[in-house]
Amino acid sequence: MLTELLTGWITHQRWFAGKGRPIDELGVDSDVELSPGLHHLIISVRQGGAHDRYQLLLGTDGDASGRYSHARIGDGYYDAAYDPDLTGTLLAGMAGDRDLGPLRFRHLEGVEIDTSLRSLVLGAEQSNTSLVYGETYICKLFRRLIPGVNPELEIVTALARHGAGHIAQPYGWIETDLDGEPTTLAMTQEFLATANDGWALALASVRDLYACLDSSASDAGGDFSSEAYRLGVATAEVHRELAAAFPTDVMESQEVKQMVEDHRRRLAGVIEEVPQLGRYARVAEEAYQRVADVVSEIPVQRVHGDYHLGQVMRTTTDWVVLDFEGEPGQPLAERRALSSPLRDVAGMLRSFDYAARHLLADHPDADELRPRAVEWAELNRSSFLAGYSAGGGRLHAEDAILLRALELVKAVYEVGYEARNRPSWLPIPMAAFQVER
Ligand SMILES: Nc1ncnc2c1ncn2[C@@H]1O[C@H](COP(=O)(O)OP(=O)(O)O)[C@@H](O)[C@H]1O
Ligand SMILES: O=P(O)(O)O[C@H]1O[C@H](CO)[C@@H](O[C@H]2O[C@H](CO)[C@@H](O)[C@H](O)[C@H]2O)[C@H](O)[C@H]1O
Repeated sequence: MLTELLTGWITHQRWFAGKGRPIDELGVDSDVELSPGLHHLIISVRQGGAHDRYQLLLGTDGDASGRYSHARIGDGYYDAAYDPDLTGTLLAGMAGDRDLGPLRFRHLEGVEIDTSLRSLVLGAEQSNTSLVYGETYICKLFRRLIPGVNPELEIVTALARHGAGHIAQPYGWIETDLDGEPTTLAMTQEFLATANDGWALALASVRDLYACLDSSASDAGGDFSSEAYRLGVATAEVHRELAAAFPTDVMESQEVKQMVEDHRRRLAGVIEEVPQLGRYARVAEEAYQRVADVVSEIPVQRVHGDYHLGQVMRTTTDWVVLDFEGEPGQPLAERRALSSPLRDVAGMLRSFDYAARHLLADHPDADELRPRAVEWAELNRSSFLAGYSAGGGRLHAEDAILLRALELVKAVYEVGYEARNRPSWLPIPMAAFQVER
């Protein structure tokens, strides 16, 4: 039976959020035939008290060709995201603004979609599945479904309508109603075929830095600072465009204090999960308290929310920002809430620290390398800030207090993230509490 096959298969999928917990019940909530041999399924998975929904493109003629053994579910069923003979239906649906049962396929006004392109699944992702069509489009299938419009779609379409730069052009999306709310199932954007992601570029520079250890060169590392500066400028421009496309507000003193309380609570939560963070709690608490004491109001707006070097790509001409989805794991309302753009600035500053330190953990020459790593991070952090300011980003003297606190807020989040996902990387965010700033 299909539900039994899916129960065995889903637990092995990278994007399945309930790994390690037994599945009490798996049911098919919706089954829409998109084209012969291709069904769109929404699956409900119940584990303990948790109820999650996922979407799946189900190929039903797998045994006929035998070509999809790597995507096999069983009994001729397979994950049709891997079948380029079938996925053209998604592009055609968006191009034609089709309605298929409860599914709505839509495209952005004024764009043309080439429906002849064939897809390949992109290998790199954790939580979604992306299909790259030719070298032209990337269609991101959101696997775990959260009722509501995906913030990435909401932001990128609004920015595109404002003619904003630094984004990958959106083309279309697929949606349905879940719990009575229009809910994004997939979105298609321009694929930046020749771009490199910021994390890979920064690491190449850091590797040069480490290679310098044997040489007498004093100018440690490949120079990334002009890129960091340009990224700062681009970030300020994206913030300005977000402020123009969405409402803005000012957080008053009472709300600032409330925000500080929320951060304290999150800190306590992460300490429960990762007790060794407790040793540094005072550092974070003092930084948070200074905000409560000194900062009387904070301009707020829509922001990226999970900004780091892996979310930006360098094309031949400029930096492009991806994945405006906010912090994974947070409820949608929180991910869409207005906050200080300095939150993104803090995220990117942390990311320079990550890039500089990520090879130190098991390195035999870590002690010798550490000062160079710190120097690399400091140079790029200050270049990024200089670019942000030159690009019109607000960085007044008193903002330093908020920025310092927001960096530690991010580091606290990272401690929880690394403890859960990459325990060997835990020393990286831990180091953030040992640096005087
Ligand atoms: N528009 C795009 N053009 C080229 N590559 C992209 C594009 N969007 C995403 N990617 C690639 O896919 C990777 C993961 O994308 P992302 O949206 O961050 O997925 P996830 O949230 O699952 O990590 C990125 O680091 C980038 O390498
Ligand atoms: O890109 P995602 O939305 O999946 O973000 C999550 O994973 C990131 C790890 O890939 C994590 O980022 C942390 O590691 C990065 C290096 O791999 C580093 O550049 C970031 O500064 C650091 O926060 C991100 O926090 C998490 O939400």
